[in-house]
Amino acid sequence: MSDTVDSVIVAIDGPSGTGKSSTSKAVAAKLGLSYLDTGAQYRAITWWMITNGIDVDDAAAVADASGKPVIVSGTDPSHPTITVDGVDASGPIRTQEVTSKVSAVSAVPEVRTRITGLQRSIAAAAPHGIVVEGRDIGTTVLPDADLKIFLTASPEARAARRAGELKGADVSATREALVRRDAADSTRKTSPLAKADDAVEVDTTELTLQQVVECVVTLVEERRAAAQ
Ligand SMILES: Nc1ncnc2c1ncn2[C@@H]1O[C@H](COP(=O)(O)OP(=O)(O)OP(=O)(O)O)[C@@H](O)[C@H]1O
Ligand SMILES: Nc1ccn([C@H]2C[C@H](O)[C@@H](COP(=O)(O)O)O2)c(=O)n1
Repeated sequence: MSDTVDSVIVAIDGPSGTGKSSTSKAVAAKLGLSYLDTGAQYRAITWWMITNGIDVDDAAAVADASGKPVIVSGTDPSHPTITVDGVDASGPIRTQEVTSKVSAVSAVPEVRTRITGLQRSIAAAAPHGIVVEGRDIGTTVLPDADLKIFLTASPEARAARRAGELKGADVSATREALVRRDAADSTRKTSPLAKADDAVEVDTTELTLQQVVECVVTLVEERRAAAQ
């Protein structure tokens, strides 16, 4: 367990639409922990590249600019925030343009080094522990996390969930887009989307969000009890 009594670090990874954000926020709120959405940070740096006219397919240009934006993440699970150079970026980072370009930007090693450092310092500063969600948290960012979870779900279930959010979106086009993004995220050279060897895999296809949250909370409580 982390050095403070009862402090706990939880890493939640998995492909798009498996329920990482919803689960992580709810688990953090229930347990009084901080919460960090690392995908939002990669989206934020992607948005900055786009708004500053950087060609996201030019890895050298992205690498050169990667140290410039100031990205600040708020870690209250009931009100997570993200700013870039002091500007609220929570809306702009969810556009289709950012979603379609974030895999290219997040594959650049200099971007990952910068964002990984930010993530580690946020986790180290969390007063009661933190739930950190992403793609490489258990494998690379926080390899000593007290609990690692790898969420999965069928592409069909994930597409239906996403299409439900984006009212009127075509489910098969949504499925294709998320499978394409997972493939890019899983095959990049630097810290790809992967399950850590010691992660607990939870298939959420047939589970409600509440069931997934209960499952993770129980796992955290078991780890805490075992550490006492
Ligand atoms: N177990 C579940 N059953 C049904 N719907 C769910 C479940 N978990 C999450 N959802 C819904 O699926 C959608 C995607 O969930 P969420 O944003 O948490 O996934 P994610 O893994 O963080 O996705 P991404 O990596 O793309 O950010 C949301 O609308 C959420 O409410
Ligand atoms: N730890 C992480 C988190 C996210 N990314 C990249 C890859 C994703 O496609 C993108 C957006 O994430 P989302 O908001 O969909 O969770 O960010 C990553 O490389 N590593």
